[in-house]
Amino acid sequence: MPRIDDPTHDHEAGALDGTLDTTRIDDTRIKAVRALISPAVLLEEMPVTPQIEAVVEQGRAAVANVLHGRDDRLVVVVGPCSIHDHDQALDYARRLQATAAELSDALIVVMRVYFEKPRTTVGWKGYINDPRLDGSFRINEGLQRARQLLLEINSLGLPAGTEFLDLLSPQYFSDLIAWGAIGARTTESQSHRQLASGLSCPVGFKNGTDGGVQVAADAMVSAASGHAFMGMTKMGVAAIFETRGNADCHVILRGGKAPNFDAASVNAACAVLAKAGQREQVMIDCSHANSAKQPRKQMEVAASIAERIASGERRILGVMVESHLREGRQDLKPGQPLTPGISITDACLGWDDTVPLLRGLADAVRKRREL
Ligand SMILES: O=C[C@H](O)[C@H](O)COP(=O)(O)O
Ligand SMILES: C=C(OP(=O)(O)O)C(=O)O
Repeated sequence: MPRIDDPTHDHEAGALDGTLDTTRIDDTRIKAVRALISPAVLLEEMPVTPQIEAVVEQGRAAVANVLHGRDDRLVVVVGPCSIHDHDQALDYARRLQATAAELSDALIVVMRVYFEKPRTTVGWKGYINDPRLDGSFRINEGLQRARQLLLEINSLGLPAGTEFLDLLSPQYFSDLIAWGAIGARTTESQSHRQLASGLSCPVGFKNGTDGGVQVAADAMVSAASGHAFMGMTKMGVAAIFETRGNADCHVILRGGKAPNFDAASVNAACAVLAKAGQREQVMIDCSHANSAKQPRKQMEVAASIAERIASGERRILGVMVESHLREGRQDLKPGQPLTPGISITDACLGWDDTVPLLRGLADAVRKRREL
């Protein structure tokens, strides 16, 4: 680490060099340290209202009721692969809220409001990390924008779901989340299992990127238990957290080397869960390796799931769909305008195809009731 008075040192705008180590042996690869807003400040500026509190609580309870066999509806987590624009996300949320209300006898609809993207190598890491999409990494602004959007989506009466990737960021918005996911790349991570053990919402663990379900079953066992670990309080202070354990967890089948949405894969996953002493139930992600990232294939996956549900299948507790205002994806290129309503991460199904997909799932649940 160059000393701070070293004329060759790269002084980033806003960098608080005084917080860096001044010896030569620590922080040798830290380029800058910038101030981070505390969760308490954000929560004071952007508080939850009693109406929003009720939406979050009811959303969490509805999903938990499905997990524990007290509700026969299907949980559907649907929405963009990632959020990159406030107004487009809200436009989507308004449409989804209307469809969710129409199908509420059969579906518990949770909007995918994903702010943090785990990348295979590198790439845009999401709306919190880089809200201006230009490499300026205004994380304080990203946290503020994320919280604002969640407040507005919940205000519509629509519960929100997200992937918990960063270990500190939940303090800024997890109060507004009705359902959470731990992604395929982090399901095996002890830190993420510990986090899930203390989250207030139900949590789905994706199978590993190789298709392995055992890691997700192990994650459920771990998250159900209490843990002690290091974290940050709402005041932004280092602390030791002791959790109670989360009994509202489940596995999400997202495919791996091959798809795993078919009946045989559900049987195999349930066998792994039973052996681990867990409830035999799964959510199925119609996207990712179950659709080979081809957005329209999600319709085939959902149709196959609907057929099985209509015939009496009860182990499929939920479905995930990646959907945006318009179909497909686009590359984020510096200086180039984006087309509104199209994903900048994975390709999504368009809204017009999403509505019949949701109606098909709702019909399947109704048919199952008639059996
Ligand atoms: O859902 C999103 C992606 O599949 C995941 O973040 C990996 O993305 P990448 O392979 O484009 O980096
Ligand atoms: C990153 C995601 O999924 P997975 O962890 O299954 O790749 C996602 O759902 O956005």
